[in-house]
Amino acid sequence: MCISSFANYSVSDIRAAGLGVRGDMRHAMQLYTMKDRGLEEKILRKAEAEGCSAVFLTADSPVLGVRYNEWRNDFRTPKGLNFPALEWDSRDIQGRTHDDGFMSFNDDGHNWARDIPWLRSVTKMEIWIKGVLTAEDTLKAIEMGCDGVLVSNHGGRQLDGVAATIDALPECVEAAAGRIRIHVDGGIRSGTDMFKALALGAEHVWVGRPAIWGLAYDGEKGVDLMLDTFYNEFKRCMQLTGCNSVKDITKACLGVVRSDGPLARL
Ligand SMILES: Cc1cc2nc3c(=O)[nH]c(=O)nc-3n(C[C@H](O)[C@H](O)[C@H](O)COP(=O)(O)O)c2cc1C
Repeated sequence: MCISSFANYSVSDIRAAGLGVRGDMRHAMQLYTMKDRGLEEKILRKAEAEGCSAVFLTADSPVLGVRYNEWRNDFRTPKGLNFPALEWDSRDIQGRTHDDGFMSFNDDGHNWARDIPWLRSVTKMEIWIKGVLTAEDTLKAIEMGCDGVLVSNHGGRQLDGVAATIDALPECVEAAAGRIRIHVDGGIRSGTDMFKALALGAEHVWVGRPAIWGLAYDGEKGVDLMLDTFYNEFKRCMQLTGCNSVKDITKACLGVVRSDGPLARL
């Protein structure tokens, strides 16, 4: 599980809840490049001390996207909720728009050559780049000595019109050539979507909104239902494509689009 800097619970509460479900659960800490390096370092040190194994540096958000829906509705996180990692209480959150709040702490001058060595100097956690969509950035992450990249477009919430992650994934996998780990998120809505992402070379698939929808539907039970649904769909997809293990899931399981028309295999 990846813990957002905007999480409403502390890293220690989230770690404790996760470990209560599965003793070997691993957590990553999502991080923005912040103006206040002292606070950024504090977040990192806390995450490491709590046993998080990786930091996911979000690289696709020097600013927030143009979010007309949030602006029109004057979206604010509901009263009573805090952002403990950022050290904001409900009053701080209510007192300004989400956009203004974001701009108040986020450094819009992202610079891998400055930020990644700095991260290395303050943490022993793995360093992953979240928000990669191209071969060039995958190569840059290798050059900078990162441990992995998360092919992500922030759930399509940043720049309208960017590639779908399932389309960007193959060029990132090809550029990586096994030299860096590749995960993917964005638009994964079923076990069959998971299967396709693995077939295209992702080592691991993450989901964002499906967990929130499960939570809205029936709390913890709703999230369990979402996970069981994805698991069953994934398993059936493996069975129906003749895969006995996850290692058998390769590009050969997918359809091939030819110039004379698509050939559906899945
Ligand atoms: C309500 C919401 C809040 C999010 N907050 C963050 C965040 O604070 N940091 C971040 O890196 N990504 C954030 N994301 C993006 C997710 O981490 C993830 O990349 C995305 O949701 C994956 O797409 P999916 O929801 O289609 O599965 C957020 C997404 C949503 C829907």
